[in-house]
Amino acid sequence: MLTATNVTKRFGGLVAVDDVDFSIGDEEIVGLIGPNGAGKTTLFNTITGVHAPNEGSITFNGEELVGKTPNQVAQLGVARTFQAVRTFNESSVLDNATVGAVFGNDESVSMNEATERAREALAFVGLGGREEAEAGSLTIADRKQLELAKGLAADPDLILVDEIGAGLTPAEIEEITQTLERARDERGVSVFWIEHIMEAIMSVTDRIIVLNRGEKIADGTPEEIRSNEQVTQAYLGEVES
Ligand SMILES: Nc1ncnc2c1ncn2[C@@H]1O[C@H](COP(=O)(O)OP(=O)(O)OP(=O)(O)O)[C@@H](O)[C@H]1O
Repeated sequence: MLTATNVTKRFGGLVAVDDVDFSIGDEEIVGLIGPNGAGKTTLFNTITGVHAPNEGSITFNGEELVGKTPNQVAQLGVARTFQAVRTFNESSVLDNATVGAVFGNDESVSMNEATERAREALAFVGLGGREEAEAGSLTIADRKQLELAKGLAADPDLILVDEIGAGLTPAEIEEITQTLERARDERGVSVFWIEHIMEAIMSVTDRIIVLNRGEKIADGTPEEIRSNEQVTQAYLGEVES
């Protein structure tokens, strides 16, 4: 579904993403981990058209994403949630989710259809019945579910999820994890998930990719990653520095 080949992104002299190759298959949940500053968010930005990579190619269902705008990438079926929750707090829950449905679909989607998709996505994440509430009145955990609903309302093939577990209780993280798992199982969505909370990511991913200082240092099952010495060293280095 998504194939990245030799992707490099530099900021001046800093190589934030260094010659990275990876792929994400249909209906796969793939984790993206690595110490602070490893290049994870930058890699998401190269996929979603925020930054053009200096080198490399990223194809999605056979189409080249490099050179496309964030809007075009979204319309091809790649949704995204952000580390900092980006809900419009004074708008209703339904309006927030509808924005996702409109932004992520081609222009032929009518307002009525977008609203219907938004309602359906809200019900899917457990926010059915809260459509008219102000988004700002929701708990942080519910606002994160709303972020997922916004993404899912676009009916994507792939959703990129950036540190959705931060600031949540273990029970809330478990609920978010279940939403992601159900998105894969019931909607056929692939998930590419940046997360620092290891327990969450180890419990649900099919595969984990590890970045360190821009380079991919491992790509394997949670068990393989857990016992990978290079990965342990990268995290120990972070603790020491
Ligand atoms: N727009 C930018 N301009 C210059 N440098 C940047 C820019 N964005 C990121 N960087 C640098 O690129 C490197 C990788 O940053 P990035 O945010 O991708 O890491 P990360 O793995 O997502 O980190 P974290 O886990 O802390 O969010 C860092 O050294 C960062 O300072």
